[in-house]
Amino acid sequence: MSEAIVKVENLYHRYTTQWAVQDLSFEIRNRGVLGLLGANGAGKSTTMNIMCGVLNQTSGNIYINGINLREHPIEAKKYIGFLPQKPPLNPDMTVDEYLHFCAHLRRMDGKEVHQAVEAAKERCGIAHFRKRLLKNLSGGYQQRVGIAQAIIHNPKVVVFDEPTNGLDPIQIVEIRNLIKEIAVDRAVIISTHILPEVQLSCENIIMITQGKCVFSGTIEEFDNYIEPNSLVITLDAAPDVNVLASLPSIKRVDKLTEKRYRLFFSDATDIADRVVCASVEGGWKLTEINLERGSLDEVFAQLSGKSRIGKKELV
Ligand SMILES: Nc1ncnc2c1ncn2[C@@H]1O[C@H](COP(=O)(O)OP(=O)(O)OP(=O)(O)O)[C@@H](O)[C@H]1O
Repeated sequence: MSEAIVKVENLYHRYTTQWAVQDLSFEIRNRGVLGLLGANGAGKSTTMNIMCGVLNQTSGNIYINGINLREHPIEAKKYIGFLPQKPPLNPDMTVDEYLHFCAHLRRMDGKEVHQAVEAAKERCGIAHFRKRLLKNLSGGYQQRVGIAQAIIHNPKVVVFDEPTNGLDPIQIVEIRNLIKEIAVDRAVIISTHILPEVQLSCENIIMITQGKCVFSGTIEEFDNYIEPNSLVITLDAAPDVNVLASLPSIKRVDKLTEKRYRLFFSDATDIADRVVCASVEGGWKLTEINLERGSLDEVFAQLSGKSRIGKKELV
């Protein structure tokens, strides 16, 4: 497995008396999108600000490309780009002026700046607005400029704090697609409190609640975290329960009523079709079939320590 580009080790942060982050540890590998998921106040921005060297942690270590961020901040920050929750845009600068300014802040070599600005503008679809004042751009395009400044120095990892917050639905889709493109050849971490956002954008998730990690894994693992996938069926001429239990990939059958069953399965591929076919062949007179699975909402509610949201019925 490749080396972690970011390593967060036993991170703690306290604001005066309140702990915002407690014993957080995770690693980010070379490419793809990692979602940092949590409710408002969970500690996402604090974690991201520390990871990007904007805030000093109370204790714990952050390594960027193997470099200890606190001990060697200038060296470590070369490898990381950051778009904070409130994009640091100067409204009275043009796109070109602002990106040149950011490139110089990143201490880029003067000879490289022009090409870097052109490449970032091209990548973020803002080249045609190069002379436009930032205050005259729409929210979606301002966000693109914020993303351009975050990638201007070609960092290995880019951190976006709630990147689609406050955008309209079309802008959200555009920014989401842009982030996915950026993640093709680098690691990206986004924070969000919106569950569908992680489903649509991320391959891996870390969920934090009150500053503590409560889940770390792939989106599929997250989606299936609470319950195995299941299917509820009603059969007017039901066979013996053992017949249902012997269907391929069925792990367990719960008899709900005389005619209603919940089938727990290990392989979701064509499961509804397979059960329908078995019913037709067996003459079981299927009158209801509902595919069920643990939704992200359920996982979120349970892991957040809130009451469970009702099971979501699909199909
Ligand atoms: N500068 C600060 N001083 C004191 N407390 C703070 C400060 N910044 C954040 N906090 C508190 O620390 C906790 C974590 O805040 P943080 O902003 O990291 O959460 P978040 O998950 O990013 O939330 P949101 O989605 O609302 O931005 C919250 O309880 C917040 O009120």
